[in-house]
Amino acid sequence: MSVAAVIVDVPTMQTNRPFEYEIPEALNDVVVPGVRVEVGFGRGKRKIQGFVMEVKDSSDFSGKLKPIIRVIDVKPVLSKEMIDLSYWLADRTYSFQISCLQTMLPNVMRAKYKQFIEAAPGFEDDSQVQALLQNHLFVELTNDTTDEKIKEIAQLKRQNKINIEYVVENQANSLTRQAITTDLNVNEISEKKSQLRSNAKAQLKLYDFLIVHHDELPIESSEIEKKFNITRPTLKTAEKNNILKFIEITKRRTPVGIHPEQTNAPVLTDEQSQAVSTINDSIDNHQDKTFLIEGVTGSGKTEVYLQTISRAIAQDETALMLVPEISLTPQMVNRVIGRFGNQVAVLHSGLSSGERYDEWTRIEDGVAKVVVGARSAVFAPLKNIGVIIIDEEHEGSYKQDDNPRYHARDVATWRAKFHKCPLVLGSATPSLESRARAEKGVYQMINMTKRINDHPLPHVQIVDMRNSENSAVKGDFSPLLQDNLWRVLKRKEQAIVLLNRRGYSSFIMCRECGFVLKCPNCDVSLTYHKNLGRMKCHYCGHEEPVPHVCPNCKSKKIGFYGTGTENIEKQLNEQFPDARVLRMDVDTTRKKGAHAAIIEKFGNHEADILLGTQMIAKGLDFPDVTLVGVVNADTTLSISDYRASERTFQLLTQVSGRAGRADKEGHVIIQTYNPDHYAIKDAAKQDYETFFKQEMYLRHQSGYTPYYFTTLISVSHQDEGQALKQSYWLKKQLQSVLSDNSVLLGPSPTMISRKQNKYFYQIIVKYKQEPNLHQKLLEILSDTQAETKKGFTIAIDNEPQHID
Ligand SMILES: Nc1ncnc2c1ncn2[C@@H]1O[C@H](COP(=O)(O)OP(=O)(O)OP(=O)(O)O)[C@@H](O)[C@H]1O
Ligand SMILES: [Zn+2]
Ligand SMILES: [Zn+2]
Repeated sequence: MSVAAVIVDVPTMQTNRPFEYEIPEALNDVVVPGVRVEVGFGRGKRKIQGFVMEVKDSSDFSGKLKPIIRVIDVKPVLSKEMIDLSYWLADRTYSFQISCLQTMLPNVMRAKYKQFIEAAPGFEDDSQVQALLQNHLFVELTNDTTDEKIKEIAQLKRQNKINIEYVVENQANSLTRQAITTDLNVNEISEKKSQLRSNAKAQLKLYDFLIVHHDELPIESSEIEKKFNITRPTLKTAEKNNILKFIEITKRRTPVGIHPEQTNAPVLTDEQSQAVSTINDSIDNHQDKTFLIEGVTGSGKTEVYLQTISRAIAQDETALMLVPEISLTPQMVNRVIGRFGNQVAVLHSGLSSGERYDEWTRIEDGVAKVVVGARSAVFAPLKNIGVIIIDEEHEGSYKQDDNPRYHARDVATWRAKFHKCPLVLGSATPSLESRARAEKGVYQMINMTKRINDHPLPHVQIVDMRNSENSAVKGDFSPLLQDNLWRVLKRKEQAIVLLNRRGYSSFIMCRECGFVLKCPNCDVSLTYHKNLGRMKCHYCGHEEPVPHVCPNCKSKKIGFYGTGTENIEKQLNEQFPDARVLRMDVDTTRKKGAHAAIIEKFGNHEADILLGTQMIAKGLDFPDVTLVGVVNADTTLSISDYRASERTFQLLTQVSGRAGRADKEGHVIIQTYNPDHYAIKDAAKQDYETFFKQEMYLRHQSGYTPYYFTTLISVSHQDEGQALKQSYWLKKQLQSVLSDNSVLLGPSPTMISRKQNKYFYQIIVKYKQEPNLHQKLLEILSDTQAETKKGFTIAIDNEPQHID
């Protein structure tokens, strides 16, 4: 008897292990690791889904095993690699195994969907396939499909004679579209055309269209109408005259809006070719090394990525490239597609679940060899990976905020080891963790110190907003920034204006002296808690009243700080009435494709000034941008997080790097109330190394990453007293295993301590080496998730990206 070990879809601690089921004889070859099955669970008749993790010959269990009720997939949806990875992931992130398995699959497989079987191209006339489909284009796989039939389907799938389409139920009808085609060849159409009357303009146009596009038929009717301006009646007339016919076609849903031109590899600069050859050596020798490319803005890192991807493809391997957020980096996606065309699959949150599924299948079937995508693309079902790349590796968005709280960099490291391939991390402003690892030799450093064609780095000026000349102006632009905007407009060049929104309005600053209220214990800024009307520290829980005079200079100009993008847009319109301004923030980018549209417009010179939040800071490459203005550099500096300086440095360096990337010189103006802060001064010099040394020193002093590991544990309950009580219980539990070298902070209420009617408290553990901590946390998780303690949720976050 064969036995399947199944992880069932019940996310609780008690079910967080494989359960054994008997595999019915008829399903012997079909139930393999990686397929999903339906099984009975518990007493009663409850049926649930589960993943087969392992198939064994016998069971250690002495009782009678329940049989598998039904197999959901006729082909594994997860590979052996993914199953292995899920064990590691669950352990690393303190998550349920089932959550990890599900995270690896496209959404559509979690929603309510239907499965259709169709003939694979070229197998339409195969006798077995015909027997299965019985003259239908599709057959649906349902609950009633017999085990025998499933076995047959699984076999055909293994032979690649059929394809399986997952269709979300309400999208099922989008699977077929109407198209036109013709039985005539080009000569016959020309012949018919010569018989037309010369005033049959529309028909003449249509015949010409059919001749020119003959190779591309069938073409969707809607496309013909939209793109070529040929109307439906025109098509109908031609149908009556037997020139063309309408048919139904199945349509692969390709992501819209991406039609880049084909590009060829340029001649590399010395630094680029050095980098490429170092990495390619590792690809050739199948080494799982991690490289950190520290390359100044505009040094041509992208080209390095592209050429290493080329190498992997040339060796018949695949490549995985992660970018922070696809919608923000349309230029990057275009460059990859421009080089590798159809071999590229793009995975991002903007895709409909059907589109996402299509891309996923193209990868799974081996048609797509290069995957570009945001965080979750790190689970792309690529086989035989030759290189993995993480661009802008310092970005916080690589860490998932919800369970499983994984960092794409860690998953990528795991996969690189599995595939024995190099992992390339790139940034102009590496995260401190990564740069520190390079220091220790864990990562191999690759430096790119020059911009392409020796273009100089931009000239940066810091404007001290405390200065009377600047504080006297009515709006938010200093005289220097105003003058420079005028100059850019006169020269018909372009400017980028950044309004730093992060942390905006939650902290208090003195407009006279730049003073920011900080925690006496933790050296992070205090945050305003609206419901309490008090200032609070997120780390240790210290609180104090909101000050009305500046403790530093006694000025009354202390208060909440911040202006909105809309307000700045208004000021720009008033002061520069002839300038065309594009605004990019959460409000203007709600619609799908809005980011790309704004960026394209700016690239086409349909605007002079691009005003925006953090969104505009990274990756953009426009040759005519000669000025970058930062309205308020201080807001990130004041977020109550030990990464505040790092984030500020990164943001300012990245946004400055948008200026002067081509032949025209770049100029940057940074307005700040903290002109002497090292993060701002170093960013102005685009000097990562100096910043790194200073910041490392401070992290060492205060005991933070990368000198210490950090684990954040949050507890929530509907009753505040219960939440607090539980946090103290948790603290005691942790104290019992921690050595004196570790630090325990909290419990303290989180920023919005009451979300969805629950109270949240958090505890932070900072440690260097705690061999018993991991096990203890697993125990705590198991205890708190037990039935008796219902109502509590506890979340454990390894190396949190931000603490709020
Ligand atoms: N070898 C080359 N020859 C000519 N132009 C190049 C070469 N390599 C890159 N470029 C061009 O130089 C510009 C900057 O390159 P790229 O955008 O790759 O820089 P980057 O290092 O990724 O910068 P950032 O970190 O600021 O995004 C691009 O317009 C790119 O097309
Ligand atoms: Zn504190
Ligand atoms: Zn002051």
